[in-house]
Amino acid sequence: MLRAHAVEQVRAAEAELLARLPEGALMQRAAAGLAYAVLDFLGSAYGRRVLLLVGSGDNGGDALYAGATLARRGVQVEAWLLSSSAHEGGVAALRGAGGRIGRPAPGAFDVVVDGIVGIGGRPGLRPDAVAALAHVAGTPVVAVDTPSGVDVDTGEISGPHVSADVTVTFGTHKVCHLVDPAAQACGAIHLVDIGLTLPEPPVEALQAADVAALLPRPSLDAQKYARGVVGVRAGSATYTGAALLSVSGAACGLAGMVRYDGAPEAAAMVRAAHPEVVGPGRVQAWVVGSGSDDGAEDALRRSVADGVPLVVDADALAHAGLARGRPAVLTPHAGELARMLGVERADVEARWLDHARLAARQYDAVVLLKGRHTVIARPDGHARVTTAGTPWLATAGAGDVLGGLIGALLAAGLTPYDAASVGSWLHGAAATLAARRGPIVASDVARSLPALLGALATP
Ligand SMILES: NC(=O)C1=CN([C@@H]2O[C@H](COP(=O)(O)OP(=O)(O)OC[C@H]3O[C@@H](n4cnc5c(N)ncnc54)[C@H](O)[C@@H]3O)[C@@H](O)[C@H]2O)[C@@H](O)CC1
Ligand SMILES: Nc1ncnc2c1ncn2[C@@H]1O[C@H](COP(=O)(O)OP(=O)(O)O)[C@@H](O)[C@H]1O
Ligand SMILES: [K+]
Repeated sequence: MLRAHAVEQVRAAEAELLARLPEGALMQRAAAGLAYAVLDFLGSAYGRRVLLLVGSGDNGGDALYAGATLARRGVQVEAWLLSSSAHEGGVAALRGAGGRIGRPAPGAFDVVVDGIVGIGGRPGLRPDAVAALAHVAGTPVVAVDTPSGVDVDTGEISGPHVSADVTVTFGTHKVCHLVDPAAQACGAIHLVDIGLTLPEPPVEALQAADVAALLPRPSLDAQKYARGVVGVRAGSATYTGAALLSVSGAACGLAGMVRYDGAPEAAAMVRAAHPEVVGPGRVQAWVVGSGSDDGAEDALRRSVADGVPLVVDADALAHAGLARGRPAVLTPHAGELARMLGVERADVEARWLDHARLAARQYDAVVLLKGRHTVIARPDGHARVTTAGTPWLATAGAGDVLGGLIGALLAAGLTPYDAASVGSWLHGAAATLAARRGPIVASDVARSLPALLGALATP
């Protein structure tokens, strides 16, 4: 599991470790990891030029000590101090190693190291930092701990900030490394272990091994009903495609049977494409709403009355109050969540985590907020972020496949939180797999699920 901790938790863990280590040892660990990550990025040392942008705190200290290591390897290192004070030991170390301090000399740099602020920074950048960044615009950036200017604990961005190619972070991930829009400003993330012992994190991200461990597998004496039956109430006479796509996600093989209950026109198409799908009856989970049109409310009422776990998607989200307090996964995109909460779409996109948590609390259900980094929130505030995926997945009908897939996982017995986060990871990974062959449409995602599941389920 990839864990993202809050600044306060990192500070407490750091204090505990600092008390047991010689003075400066922790910063040396961080700086060594940073220096090697920069060397990796450069590919060679001798004759390369690196500019350090240095703020007043320990983030700048990390950059300066790493700069000293790079200078000893033959890199030409210059440090531009952006505050009236800078980490004294770091400045002395860089000078001692032959680095230069002051405004940068003319000419291009191979890399800029952003040591302006880290976990101690307030969101936004001061004008001098903005001007310094403009001076080196176009040069690759390695950020120290976090891209300066982003809000570390929320992933929100409220002013100027650094956009990095690589972010080298220490001890654990922070929330801004996972949650958009800040996560987009991090580039590739490189974690350096500095030995911190940390508590449960507020945000986490499933990795392939976590998904494999949670994946339902048939027991030796498996029987189709015991594996779980998933029911789909999606599509309508107008939107037959949504029925097909939702069923294609549900028919991923993770549940023992798929039932379809919908308009006769859609049912005929479902039967033709998926002969194994049967008609209405008892289920262990319902998937409701994709392309349901004005039948969504009635479909959701009947599904709620069955008392089984639910996936509430698309048209049914307008009636999500009916599922309040039930074991359910609500699957809005930003526009749908905005309508559910009575706010603007731009508000949701500026504060993903906050809005997903708010909706989970308000609807007393798991809320899966779809986007580049999908956020899955529980009513108690715990959240997971899906980082598996590809921008090719932004294609019509992809959400219908996801709903069906989550329904199959619910029917197989996963909790709503696990079903939502495992389903979302599988959806992103299947899309990534399919996109290796070229651009994809939603049905390609469903088609590439068996190959993905085969690779995950095999020890
Ligand atoms: N906490 C830890 O576990 C560790 C921290 N280390 C480093 O220490 C950093 C945290 O250091 P600090 O607590 O000194 O804090 P920072 O260096 O992140 O920033 C705080 C300083 O920047 C100024 N500042 C705040 N917001 C600003 C803004 N928007 N623009 C310009 N200046 C601003 C403040 O006045 C303060 O002096 C971490 O990000 C990491 O790089 C590492 O050395 C190792 C371990
Ligand atoms: N830029 C992106 N990168 C990766 N995945 C994305 C991106 N944009 C959207 N997605 C994913 O694509 C899917 C789109 O679903 P949705 O918005 O419901 O579309 P539709 O209603 O057409 O099915 C979601 O799973 C979402 O997380
Ligand atoms: K930084």
